Amino acid sequence: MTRTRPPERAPALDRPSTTLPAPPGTVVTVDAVTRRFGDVVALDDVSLDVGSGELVGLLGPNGAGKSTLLSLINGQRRPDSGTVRLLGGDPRDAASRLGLGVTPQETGLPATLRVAEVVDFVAGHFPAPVPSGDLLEQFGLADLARRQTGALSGGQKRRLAVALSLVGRPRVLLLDEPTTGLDVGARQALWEAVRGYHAEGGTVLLTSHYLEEVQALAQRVVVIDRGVVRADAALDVILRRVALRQVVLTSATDLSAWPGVVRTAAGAPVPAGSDGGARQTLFTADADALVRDLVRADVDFRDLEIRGASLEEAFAEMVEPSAPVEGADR
Ligand SMILES: Nc1ncnc2c1ncn2[C@@H]1O[C@H](COP(=O)(O)OP(=O)(O)OP(=O)(O)O)[C@@H](O)[C@H]1O
Repeated sequence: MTRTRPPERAPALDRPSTTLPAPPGTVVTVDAVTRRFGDVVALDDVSLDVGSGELVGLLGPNGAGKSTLLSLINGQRRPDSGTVRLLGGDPRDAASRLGLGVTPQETGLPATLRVAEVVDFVAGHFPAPVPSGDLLEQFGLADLARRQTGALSGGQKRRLAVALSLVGRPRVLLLDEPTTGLDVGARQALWEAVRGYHAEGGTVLLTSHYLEEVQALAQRVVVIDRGVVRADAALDVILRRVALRQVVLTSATDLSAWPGVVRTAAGAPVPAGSDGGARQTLFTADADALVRDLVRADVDFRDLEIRGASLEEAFAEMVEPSAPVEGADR
């Protein structure tokens, strides 16, 4: 099982998780949770703590278990085994959810209610809501306050859905693919809103298919795949840990199996170019050593470039079937 903790705490790999009290400052605790849907194991013995003020990106391919995890944290579903705590309580108690803001993947807005009416309706459930005018202004929806939500564009609906998650001044925000379908400008505006919320001390757990979104926002990245936490680390640690560099060069020699080359970009044999050379992208943990080695071996190459790996490449490495599970390694 993978037991992971917020960054400020020491790893706790070897302690039985069921006996661990939630560390101080923890706002979300997921402890040894398994959740099945029939034969599908959506989450398999997952443990994860989120500390107050963290901004955590949850990454994983389709069907990895991300939404299921959020649905357990927001009290929509119960785990089959294990426990989930939200702000020190059971997420299925309404009192625990008073400090929670949620933007689900799909939002069913009441089509005949006006934008401001929906905001007021949701605000009515919280003791000290953000004034609706301020919220609509912040999300660029002020001009649409009187429009029925059924007449909003997809992007406007998405903005409203995220705005609604903030109306109750939550301590914890769960965002399930918050910017799907948004254009670049709207996405940037939403990122600003999330950053602003976080800068004021809010805790965010967000899933995203946009790796650049996680890279832009998250301080900590949890990679989940087939119901298992594959890695959990600070963003820069994830990037450094995978630490694959791309050595891009043109050579007539197929270097895909050269010592130190983890894989090539396409993972396919190198086609020969008309001049006998082919452009090759070689992934390696140590670009300097690889290049030195090629020079020593008198391999003929030209147009050398060395690039860092993106989060996307790091992610692909981590969810490969043979990838080791890396927990609590921050
Ligand atoms: N209500 C359900 N009934 C049956 N199977 C379900 C249900 N909800 C989720 N699953 C299954 O559980 C697994 C995890 O699904 P989940 O929606 O949590 O993945 P995800 O990581 O959020 O995927 P995506 O990125 O595509 O949204 C998938 O195999 C999914 O088909």
